[in-house]
This record gives sequence, structure tokens and C-alpha cells, in this order.
Amino acid sequence: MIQFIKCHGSDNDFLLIDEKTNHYQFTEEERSQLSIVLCDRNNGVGSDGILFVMNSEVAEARMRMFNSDGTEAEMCGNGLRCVARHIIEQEGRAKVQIETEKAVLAVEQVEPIYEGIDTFSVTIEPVSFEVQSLPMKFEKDEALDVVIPELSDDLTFTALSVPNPHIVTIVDKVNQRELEATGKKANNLSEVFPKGVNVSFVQILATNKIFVQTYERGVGLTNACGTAMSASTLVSTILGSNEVETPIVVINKGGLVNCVVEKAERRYSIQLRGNATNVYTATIDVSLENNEWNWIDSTTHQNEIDIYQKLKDFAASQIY
Ligand SMILES: N[C@@H](CCC[C@H](N)C(=O)O)C(=O)O
Repeated sequence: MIQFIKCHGSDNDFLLIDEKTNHYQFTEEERSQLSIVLCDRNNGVGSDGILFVMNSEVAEARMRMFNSDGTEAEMCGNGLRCVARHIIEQEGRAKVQIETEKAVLAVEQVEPIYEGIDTFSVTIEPVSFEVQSLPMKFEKDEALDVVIPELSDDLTFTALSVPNPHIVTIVDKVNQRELEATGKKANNLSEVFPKGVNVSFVQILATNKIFVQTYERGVGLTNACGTAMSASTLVSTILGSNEVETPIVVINKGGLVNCVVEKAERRYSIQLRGNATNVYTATIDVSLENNEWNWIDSTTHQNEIDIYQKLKDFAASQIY
């Protein structure tokens, strides 16, 4: 039996499995296989990934995130907010730390970004513009607003890791089909991106207001990607559309978040603030030998769903 919370950040949805509290002991192979079987939108529960919450020796908890194709990501911004909420509620404190693959990150409950929405802020770092940090094979140490000839003749991209790998381009209007085609191409281009890459198209809506959509490595098109919205905010700020130390409104297909770019000496970090909504809590029976699973029970958190819908409707009205 496995208990999980179906949750989302900006409608980027996850199954949160608390290995720590439930004393689950999965092997690496089992975590990957659970992600493939349970995230499947046709035959599984359906989600963009699984958040495994584990014991940590250096923080209140450790988060590991697996994409729906069974690969593990270095970081997940929307998922980290969901884990932040879970641990903040468990610990009864508004500020805790979560260990991720590359860093121990501060997370806290903050002022609502929208009426009635419990809001969590997570620090997105370390940030690097060195192409080897993605990794990306390129003729220079950094790829800042440049054409990547293997990918597109006209779009210009900026590459960065936050710390998972991203490329970001600014467009007049986001064309979802072009984004999907570019994302697929980039993730079949191992001579440039040996570990794949998350690809984002950014539309500048106004000063300090952007729309972002992302083709995620290991998943495909998603409603939102937290690390991508953070990376896109930073890139559009550096390229002149936003201000630093100021909340930037980031509209996405699943809602909206606020991102604040912080710069200390030559190092950037981004505060990502948004919802962490629990949709339902469930228990299932899983047999990984034959990739089968069955519902045992589930409880829907209808109140949270209804409150979130208001934010989502508002965000949809902001896309033009
Ligand atoms: N949706 C996540 C990122 C998940 C990992 C990504 N697909 C990758 O492989 O790097 C987010 O909210 O950041």
C-alpha cells in the first residue's frame, strides 16, 4: 500500500509520497518505475512527476523529484512549494529548510499572492550561466541571447542552470506548437544537450509581467514549470524587461506566481512564490512486478480546488 497526496503548484501536478513519515523504503529502480507507472495519464493516476519526501541529516526533509518518464531532476520549483507546505504543516513552523540534490534551500509561508491562496516562497539556486553547468556543448563559456544553429535559425536562446538545465527565448507571442516542436528537438539533440533541457518561450506582457510556457525535459508541455518561470524571469530581467528585487508577475497556463530576482555580488538567486494546493489524499495498492495498481481510498480537498479556480480564472484573463 502507498499513501500519497495529489498536489499542484500552478497546475504542474505531482504525487507527493512521504517516505519519511510512512517509513517506505524504495529502491532507486522502484522510484523510477513508480513514476513511469503512476504518472501515466491514460493508465496511471496521472501527474507530471512524483515528489519523494525523505529524511535528511542537514535539513527538516529531503526532496527528490522524478519526471513522468522515470528520470530524476536536480530540482523542481513548483514541487518544492508542495513539499514546503507539507513539511511546514508537519513541523508547525512557517520557515524550514529542504535538502535538494544540489543545495539546502530555505522555504517559508508568506503573504498570499492572491486572495485566499496559502502561499509558499522557495529559493531557487544555485544559478549558473556557464554552459557546462547544464551541460550544453557550445563554442563559448556562456550562451546569452544567441542562435543555437542545431535548434533554430531565428530564435535566440539564453542557457542557464537553476540548477536543472534550461534554455529560454523571448518571443512576441507564445506559439504552443512551435514550443512543442522545439522542445522535442532539443531533447533529441544529445550532441548539444547530453542530459536534455527544459525549453521555455517567454512573452513580455508589461514591465515586470511576463507569460511563460515550457516544454519540460522528461515530461513534455506542462501547465507551468517553477524552475523555468524562475529562469525566464531572470533572463527577461537581464535582457531589460523587469527590475531586480521587485516581484515579477509570471502568468502561466495553470495560474500565476511571483518571482523576485536577487543579486548578491555576482551571484543570482530567485524567490519563487506561489500556491501549493492539495487536490486529494489517496491510498493505492501497487504491484510493480506486473505494473498494476488499484485505488483503496481517496479524500478530495474540494475547498482548496474551488479557491484555486478563482486564481486560475484571473490568470487566464491576463493572457493576451
Ligand atoms: N516542473 C518542475 C521541474 C521538473 C523537472 C524538469 N522536468 C527537469 O527534468 O529538469 C518545476 O516546477 O521546476
